[in-house]
Amino acid sequence: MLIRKCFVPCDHLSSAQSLKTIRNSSASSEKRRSEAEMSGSGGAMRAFPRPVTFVTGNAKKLEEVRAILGQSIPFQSLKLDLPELQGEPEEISKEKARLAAVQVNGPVLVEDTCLCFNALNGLPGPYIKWFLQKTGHEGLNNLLKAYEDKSAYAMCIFSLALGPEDEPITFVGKTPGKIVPARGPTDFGWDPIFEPEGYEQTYAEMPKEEKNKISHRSRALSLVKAHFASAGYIFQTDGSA
Ligand SMILES: O=c1[nH]c(=O)c2ncn([C@@H]3O[C@H](COP(=O)(O)OP(=O)(O)OP(=O)(O)O)[C@@H](O)[C@H]3O)c2[nH]1
Ligand SMILES: [Mg+2]
Repeated sequence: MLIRKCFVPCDHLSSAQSLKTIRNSSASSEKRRSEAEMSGSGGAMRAFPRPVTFVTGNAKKLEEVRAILGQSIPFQSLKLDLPELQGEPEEISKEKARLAAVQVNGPVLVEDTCLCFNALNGLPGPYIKWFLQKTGHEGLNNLLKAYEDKSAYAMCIFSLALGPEDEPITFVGKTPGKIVPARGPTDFGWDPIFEPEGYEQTYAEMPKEEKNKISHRSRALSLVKAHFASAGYIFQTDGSA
């Protein structure tokens, strides 16, 4: 399959608006620190003729989002390979939501995942997809060979655009951990080389339900759920969503 790459220079991305930011850095008991935040325009109650569309080209993401959300938010999914943008993670995610909202012409949810090495000031970050494809698990470990600090964090940013004209709202979830030589099944990205803090297993070695309890994705989605619960959006569904 041809991988669509479209690099948009950072200055083509709209600059961040100074919007309300809510941080939810709930340090949990077992050293499983997470940091999550939500920023964007507040949601006045709105009604939509169809459910929100989660746009992704990644089947494993969709699987996890389905498992984590259950029936809590009515959504439909659309497999679209959106351009891989360049810039700061939150801006990339917002721009992706804008592009998706134009294509769908309705409310969309998109997601961007970063794997950030502390020794490299957050890189590969949003470029993890290309690093993984080009260097594999071993190459990613090698990137940290020169450093004692193997700590990293997985970060997931959901952006919700209620329509093509709406400023996207972002929801950020982080899970701290460290980079280790690959262990466990290799069916999802960099899961085999990420060992979350407080665990002796990599994401890949954990039962899916365990990963979904503590993952960057579930932490971001808990903010998405809280937003939907408080915003009171009304989505018409035909029951198939
Ligand atoms: O081991 C993993 N555990 C995860 O929990 C996870 N979530 C995403 N990824 C990978 O990290 C890159 C992100 O790039 P990404 O956010 O642009 O995703 P994508 O292009 O695959 O899908 P999308 O952009 O169409 O939604 C891609 O290589 C994804 O496969 C993960 N790997
Ligand atoms: Mg992508």
